[in-house]
Amino acid sequence: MGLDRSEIAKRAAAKAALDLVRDGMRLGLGTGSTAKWFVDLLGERARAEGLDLTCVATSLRTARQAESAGLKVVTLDEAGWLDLTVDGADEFDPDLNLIKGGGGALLQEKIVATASDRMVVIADQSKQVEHLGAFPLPVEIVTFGWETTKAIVEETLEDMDVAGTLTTLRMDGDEPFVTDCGNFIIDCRLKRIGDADELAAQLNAIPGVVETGLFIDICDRVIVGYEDGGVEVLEIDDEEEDEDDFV
Ligand SMILES: O=C(CO)[C@H](O)[C@H](O)COP(=O)(O)O
Repeated sequence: MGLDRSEIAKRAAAKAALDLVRDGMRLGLGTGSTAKWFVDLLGERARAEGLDLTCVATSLRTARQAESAGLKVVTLDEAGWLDLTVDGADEFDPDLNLIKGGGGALLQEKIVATASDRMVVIADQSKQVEHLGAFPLPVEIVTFGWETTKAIVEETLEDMDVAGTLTTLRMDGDEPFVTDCGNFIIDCRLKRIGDADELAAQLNAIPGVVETGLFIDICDRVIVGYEDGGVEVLEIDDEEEDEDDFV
């Protein structure tokens, strides 16, 4: 059976990201349906070309998938620092700021992306937005006192005039969804996010909040996949950026 159109777009973006991989690299592997394509294609290429790659996964799910694809998976502490992380996103704006965490892996995704020379996002066109905020913002919180933390998050959103309709605890069937790090996630339906930096700072300052799904100034490049199999590469013009860093 052929791929549906959105899978064609995701696969196209993942395949284009593969061109950035070189023998000997230490790679961060994202989580989600688009990152899954990258891991599969990476495994195939590593096998075909006998590449020596060291991978750090952003979730248990991805670690299992990468191992089944024959890739060497180590912990971030074993790898130390990464050359490149390739991950998906729920939204990206013209400044390549992101909302991530729809798949529940935002904390490890942010740690891994931050420990990388480069973070490249692969996404289909539906993730491209003018302003972040249509996708509910995931906020990872510790389980202790979670209802109190959720209430303070809601107050903070009200104070910043970004509160939308609902803030909900993410569920997994009848139970709260628990992240790989043992935390809960609340999904915040917001009005349009104006100052993403300030919002992230205010939320991160709340005791009990571990991390938000706002990825500000972390992503270096977005590869957008289209349903006809084409791709577009988006980058921020940055004179400080060394053009030779990317191939
Ligand atoms: O942030 C993520 C997981 O925590 C994913 O990258 C994001 O949800 C996009 O997933 P998909 O590629 O399935 O649309």
